[in-house]
Amino acid sequence: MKPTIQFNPLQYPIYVLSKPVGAACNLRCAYCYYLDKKDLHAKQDQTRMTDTLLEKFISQYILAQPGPQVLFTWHGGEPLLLGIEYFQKALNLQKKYGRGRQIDNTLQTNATLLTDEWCRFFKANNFLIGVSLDGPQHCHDHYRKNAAGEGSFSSVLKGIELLQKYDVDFNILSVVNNYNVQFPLEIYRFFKSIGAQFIQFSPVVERTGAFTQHLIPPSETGDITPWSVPSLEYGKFLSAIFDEWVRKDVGNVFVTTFDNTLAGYVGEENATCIFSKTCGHAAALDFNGDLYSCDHFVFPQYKLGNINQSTITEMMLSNAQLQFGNAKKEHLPDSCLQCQYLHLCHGECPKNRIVSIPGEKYPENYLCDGLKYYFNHTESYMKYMATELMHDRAPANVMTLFG
Ligand SMILES: C[S@@+](CC[C@H](N)C(=O)[O-])C[C@H]1O[C@@H](n2cnc3c(N)ncnc32)[C@H](O)[C@@H]1O
Ligand code: SF4
Ligand code: SF4
Ligand code: SF4
Repeated sequence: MKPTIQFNPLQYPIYVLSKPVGAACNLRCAYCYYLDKKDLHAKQDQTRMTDTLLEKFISQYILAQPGPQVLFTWHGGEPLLLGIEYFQKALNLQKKYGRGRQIDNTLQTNATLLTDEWCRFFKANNFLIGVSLDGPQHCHDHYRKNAAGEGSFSSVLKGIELLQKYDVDFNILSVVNNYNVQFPLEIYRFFKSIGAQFIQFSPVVERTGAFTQHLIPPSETGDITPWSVPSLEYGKFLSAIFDEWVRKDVGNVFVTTFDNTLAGYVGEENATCIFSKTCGHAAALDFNGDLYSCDHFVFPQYKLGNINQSTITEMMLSNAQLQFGNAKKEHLPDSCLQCQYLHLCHGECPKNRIVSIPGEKYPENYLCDGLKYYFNHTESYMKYMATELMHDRAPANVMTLFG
């Protein structure tokens, strides 16, 4: 009998996205899935992880790692609101509890608050910075505004220039929504023009409940927000960028989705959760010590516990988290089980499985039409690159096909 593949947390490092600033932010991006989360703590107006809790988190997190490497990811809300001293404190604690392990830090930011001082600090401490940027000005400012309704584009670009001035490593995280999805090549060429080499696209798929403006978990019924990306358009967006990338940029520009698809063709375990068979090894830690199954499942019913009462290891190895991780594989609708791209897609992210079909036990993925379009569009070139890789040759050889 073929063994079934189950999520085994011991195969992965335990990974926690930490949000010591909670949902606090200087911007008000219309599509943000995290701003809502301030209402989980309606009675608290200060959302900042205390020094005691920070120490508890850092010591527990280092202890939870099975190997010698530890990756801290600082997220939010906007983590730069905490100030440099806060992160200096975190680095001191990492040294105190690290006991010779290799500790790396990444930080995800809207980049509007970057200064010379921040960049010197990041360079000196080898941080990798994720910058949120949705394209050129008209794309970015469409949804990424401050509370006064002003776009954030020019301050983000100043932030990127500072990162470059101090030679800080950065990548781009770009949300794909109903507006910027119309401009794939303009966006891709813009990213290249500012020297971005590592680009991740993140599609917006969110719903609000019938009686609330708040975002709801996939298990509930609600209306798709107007800023969510239409499924097929998302597939066309990725495909248009792929067409330029495969002709000109393989080996120079790295687009996470393309890397993931290629990994699927060569049979590698996917590094990105959304395209792997199971998930559940990346949890989210709120400022008050509450740990949730995933950053996109910060809802009361997905709370695993609190680091004041249980350890990160206990919570990540709990039945609740194992079931969460395995559900990605066990709750696939028939359409996925019969799909020729299952080995590349694995039903994508459970957060997006929200389309109920009469007679189907499990809902289908909202992005499915777009994903199928993209997998079909890229198939022949991906197979060519996979063959090159399997013969120890460079996938970039694919560009010779175009003369
Ligand atoms: C919640 S933010 C926190 C970090 C920081 N404030 C920033 O904007 O980079 C993390 C990432 O999620 C992205 N994001 C926000 N809302 C999203 C949504 N509804 N769907 C997909 N990505 C989203 C943001 O653009 C950002 O890249
Ligand atoms: S900057 Fe980040 S946390 Fe703030 S509103 Fe925008 S996406 Fe959300
Ligand atoms: S629910 Fe989605 S984002 Fe969360 S861990 Fe699973 S695949 Fe990743
Ligand atoms: S492309 Fe669609 S049907 Fe195929 S595995 Fe992905 S979500 Fe399922």
